[in-house]
Amino acid sequence: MNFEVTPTENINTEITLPGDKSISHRALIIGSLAEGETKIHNFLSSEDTLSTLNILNSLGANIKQIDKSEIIIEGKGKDNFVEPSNVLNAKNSGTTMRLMMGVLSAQNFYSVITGDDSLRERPMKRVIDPLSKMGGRFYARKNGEFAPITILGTKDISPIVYKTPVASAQVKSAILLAGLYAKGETKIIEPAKSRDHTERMLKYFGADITQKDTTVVIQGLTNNLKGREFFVPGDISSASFFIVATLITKNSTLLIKNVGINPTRTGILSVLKMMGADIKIINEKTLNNEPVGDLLVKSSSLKGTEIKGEMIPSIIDEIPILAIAATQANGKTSIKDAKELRYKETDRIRAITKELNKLGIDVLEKEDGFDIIGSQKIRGNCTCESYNDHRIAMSLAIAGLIADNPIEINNFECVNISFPEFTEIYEKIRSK
Ligand SMILES: O=C(O)C1=C[C@@H](OP(=O)(O)O)[C@@H](O)[C@H](O)C1
Ligand SMILES: C=C(OP(=O)(O)O)C(=O)O
Repeated sequence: MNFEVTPTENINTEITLPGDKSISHRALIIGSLAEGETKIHNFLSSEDTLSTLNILNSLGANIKQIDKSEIIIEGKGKDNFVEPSNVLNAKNSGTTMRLMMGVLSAQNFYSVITGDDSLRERPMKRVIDPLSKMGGRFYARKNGEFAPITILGTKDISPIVYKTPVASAQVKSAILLAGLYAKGETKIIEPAKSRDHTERMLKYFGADITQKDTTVVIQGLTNNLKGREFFVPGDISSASFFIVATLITKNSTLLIKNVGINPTRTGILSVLKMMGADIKIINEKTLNNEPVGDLLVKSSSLKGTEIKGEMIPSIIDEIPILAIAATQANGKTSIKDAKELRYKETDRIRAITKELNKLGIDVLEKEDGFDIIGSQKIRGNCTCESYNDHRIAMSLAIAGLIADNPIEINNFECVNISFPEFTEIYEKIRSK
């Protein structure tokens, strides 16, 4: 489906967003590993999270979707999964594949997991390496790198001490989930801190887990986690599209309610504030061990900045939309140390460079990022490629709000991967 976007005057409204994608995946997995009932409220029902739900049900979990955002899991405990009778399909979801590999490595059975054309080209050795050290056995394409992956799990998973070569929450979470089954203490040390939703949720469900700076330690469990009631905060990655839309349109004010503001995810707010953005967090509270707040955003005049090093993991999914903000900032914005962007649903460095160039913006591609010269006009009057990547598609739709001419974006249905309500909310903010 092609999506045509036309410019808008200003934004003045209030929105609430569907649940956070990372947290929704984890609530399904950890709720299925627990014993007893888990109720999930404000669950994100999107293609990625439904891949996790379907895989868990193929392993014998009892997950029921009551309506779009309400889930009930009759948890049977971590030792009651059954061998799946078919290949498991994570489709487009890296989180599903990598986290489930952690769980599957600790089961006494055979499983095969695959994904769509994009996921079958994304690196998996980073998960296979530590899980193999723990005793799981894996066979994967191209010398053990790519899915489909065959997993010969074991009940004799060993604890490890592991320094991850990249700051990846998916790698860390896979090891933690396997570590739940190990006899003894598993320790993970990251080069920079990645999102810590797995740690927070495991603790909330009763695991013995501690974190300090970039180190996490989990004790293998002899008993089971206990089912809980869980409210998923609104997704800050989804919020960031509308935050940037508000900042770059004139005379705009937007209130976004109940957004997850976990410090490992608020890099986007810190960077935008560094660029001069008027963003306030109000009504802060903690819900099921995750911080939540409302965001009040106003039109702002932005200035260019440099983003690199330890900042990158906390902003990794927001770099495409940050690039749109950078086109309107005064001065140059440079993104460095972000080579990981090349291993997402598409090569996001290449996609941003090519599509912004097409819109008339000067972007210089680098191996690990890009430079954008600010204060540029977005020309429009072209068809942009989404690369079937939801974050590229939605970022281009926000660019279209301030373009001189309409923009078409192809295969726009890929937004269903993380944000099926995007188009509805996009129309709502324009129409007030
Ligand atoms: O753990 C998660 O939920 C995620 C971790 C990040 O990936 P990496 O672990 O590859 O950095 C992020 O890009 C992805 O959208 C979701
Ligand atoms: C990279 C992403 O997700 P995943 O790795 O789960 O496919 C994303 O949502 O931007």
